[in-house]
Amino acid sequence: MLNAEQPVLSIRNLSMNYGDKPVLKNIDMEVYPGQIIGYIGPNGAGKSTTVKIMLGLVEGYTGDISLFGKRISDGDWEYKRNIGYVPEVIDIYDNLTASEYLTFVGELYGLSWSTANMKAKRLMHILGLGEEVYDKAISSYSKGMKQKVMLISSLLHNPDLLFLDEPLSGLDANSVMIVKELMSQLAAQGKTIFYSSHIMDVVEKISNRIVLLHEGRIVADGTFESLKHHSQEGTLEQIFTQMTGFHEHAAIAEEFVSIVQEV
Ligand SMILES: Nc1ncnc2c1ncn2[C@@H]1O[C@H](COP(=O)(O)OP(=O)(O)OP(=O)(O)O)[C@@H](O)[C@H]1O
Repeated sequence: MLNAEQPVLSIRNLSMNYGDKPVLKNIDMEVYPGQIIGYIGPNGAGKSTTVKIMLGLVEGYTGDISLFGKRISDGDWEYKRNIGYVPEVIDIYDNLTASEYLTFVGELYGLSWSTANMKAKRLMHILGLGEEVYDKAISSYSKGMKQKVMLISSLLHNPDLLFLDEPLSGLDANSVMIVKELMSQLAAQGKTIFYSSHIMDVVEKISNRIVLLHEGRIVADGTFESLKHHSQEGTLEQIFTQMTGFHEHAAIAEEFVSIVQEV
């Protein structure tokens, strides 16, 4: 178990440009064990970029990032063994079966083939994907089934820090309930979950801390209750709209419909 007083993740003065375009502007954040961070913001705000930088998938940033107390720029990738990641866009070797894919990922993380296979099979079964599916090519899976495989692959090695980018996309209502509960139980055991989602009512319910990114800057950071207090708005959706200064939804929809009707 990690020390609850040491940040699992520390971001200082993080900035990132793509070409001339600034995407992240002086982000600061410390995240502690057991926190469920709902990392939200409008499309293009820079959420995925932040996550990819922390995973070492995007370079060229300025600032300091430490995971488990070690600066990631030091080039020691050992910290990745203790991380799980579900990307926003499912990027999976779908000519493999779930059995082949999950045992491959498990072995990459240092599990033996038989342990990975046993865990994967049981986790698949629990999420409603039985043995007949386990040995079928992932290309034949529905979107939600692929999402479940991704979730399992991110957790097989029992990581302390999980990055989930829109983890509920494609899942049915029952599966969403399971994943919400799963996240709460993992956090209760000291795991840290950093996740992005556009489903505001879920973020509102399960995050114990919400970080709102707008145009590359953090514009709100706190519990849902504290954000509500500061903004005097009711739901997270309303707080989001208020803090990102967006009021034109009706006018935009009206213009869109009128263009659609021009024939
Ligand atoms: N590889 C890239 N090259 C150039 N620009 C990029 C690249 N990746 C992202 N961007 C730009 O950086 C900005 C932030 O993108 P990012 O994917 O981080 O946003 P996001 O907050 O995750 O958005 P969404 O909610 O739509 O997933 C966008 O303007 C995007 O066009």
